[in-house]
Amino acid sequence: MGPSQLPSEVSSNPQAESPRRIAVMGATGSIGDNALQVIAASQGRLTAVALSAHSRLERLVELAKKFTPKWVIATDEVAAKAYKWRGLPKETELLVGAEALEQVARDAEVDTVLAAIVGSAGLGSTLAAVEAGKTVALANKETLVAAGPIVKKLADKHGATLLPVDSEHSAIFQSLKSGTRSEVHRIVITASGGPFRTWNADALRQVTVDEALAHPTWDMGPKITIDSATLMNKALEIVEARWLFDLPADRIEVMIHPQCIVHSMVEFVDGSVIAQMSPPDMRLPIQYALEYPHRREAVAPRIDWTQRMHLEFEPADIGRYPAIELGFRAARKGGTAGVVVNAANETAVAQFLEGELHFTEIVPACKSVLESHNFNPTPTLDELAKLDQWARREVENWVCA
Ligand SMILES: NC(=O)C1=CN([C@@H]2O[C@H](COP(=O)(O)OP(=O)(O)OC[C@H]3O[C@@H](n4cnc5c(N)ncnc54)[C@H](OP(=O)(O)O)[C@@H]3O)[C@@H](O)[C@H]2O)C=CC1
Ligand SMILES: CC(=O)[C@@H](O)[C@H](O)COP(=O)(O)O
Ligand SMILES: [Mn+2]
Repeated sequence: MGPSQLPSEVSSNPQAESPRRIAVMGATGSIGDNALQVIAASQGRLTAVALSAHSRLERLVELAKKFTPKWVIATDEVAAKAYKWRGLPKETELLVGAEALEQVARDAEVDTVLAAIVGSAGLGSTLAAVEAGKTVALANKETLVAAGPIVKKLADKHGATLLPVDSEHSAIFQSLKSGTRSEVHRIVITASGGPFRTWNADALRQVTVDEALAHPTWDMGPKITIDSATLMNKALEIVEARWLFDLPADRIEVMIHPQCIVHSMVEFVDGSVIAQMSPPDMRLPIQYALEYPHRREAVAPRIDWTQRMHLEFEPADIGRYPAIELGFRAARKGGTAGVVVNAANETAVAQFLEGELHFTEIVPACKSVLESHNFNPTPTLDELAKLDQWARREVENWVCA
């Protein structure tokens, strides 16, 4: 856990009264939407200086009218060129293309980059922010899954700060403050179990896209919602935690906790377990990262202690949830395992959403591509990019045995 990356204290903006300038990468998504609510409610402490979108350009213009950022970034060049740009505030400059994300992420007028683009498309701007020594509020877990050791090394080198936004990792980050690093026995990542927690194997084979998109507790974008249903989200989160907190895989546990009130826990050497609890609402971890190290009144709801509450925890059965075993395997192996699992999963999820793959084929496809890849323990970024493309092709050509 390098001090530059997971600090116990981050200095506030040098000019105490000036707002913290946030570049919201992925502003049109679920995290983007929650983050903009947090920014709007921050009483001027936070300001959105950049907003990015890929396909939802009308929504981007609406957001620009509300937040008057210095930049809006439209990453899909074809869509951006075809779009009739009307109504952007005159103070707002339109930038087009994925490179603009990196340009803005590096800009001196940005204090914090909120990495809320989905999938490996979020890697470039996150790396640019890290290389510019910025604070990165990291929702995009795929970045750490694919390139964790490289991102961490660059963060150390350039003095960048990585602050978790993912609810479990935010909970662990907050809980870790109760002890020193050598006092940590293990971390326990909680999992909702997804919409199919109680379904049998026959029923799982018939899962439809709509059923998989109906998460019982969280309202999220489509890709992560499918990941939650397959438990691949937990696999990605195991790898994310492994690199973010620099913990070996055997110090990570997963527990199914359907109520999603305990967002994760840290067990210390003396047996004390410190948990972070709150209703399932991403505005709290987003706010914690954007306002860090301060705690502020939140827009997210609080636990209602006048109501009876029932919290359940059960061990994650690896036989029932093969994705979890895959996550541990990728966390243990490191090297190219993460990029391959991630790219395979992104492709398999896209195929499932297109009706080209069954729900029950997603995890086996990822496993098969992981097992057949040419493992490299110390890849460069270029090698990761090549393997990412290779894994995508493998899934496209994959036929369930
Ligand atoms: N949603 C949640 O509660 C949580 C999400 N996360 C993580 O946060 C990230 C974002 O998730 P979520 O907000 O749910 O996802 P959404 O699908 O809701 O939003 C994704 C965002 O990324 C943009 N985007 C999509 N493709 C590209 C691309 N190729 N290049 C640039 N931008 C692109 C979208 O633009 P557009 O919509 O304009 O096409 C949108 O702004 C994911 O990594 C997820 O795992 C982590 C914890 C919780
Ligand atoms: C809100 C959040 O952080 C998601 O990653 C969430 O954890 C998904 O829920 P499950 O993967 O536990 O179903
Ligand atoms: Mn999560």
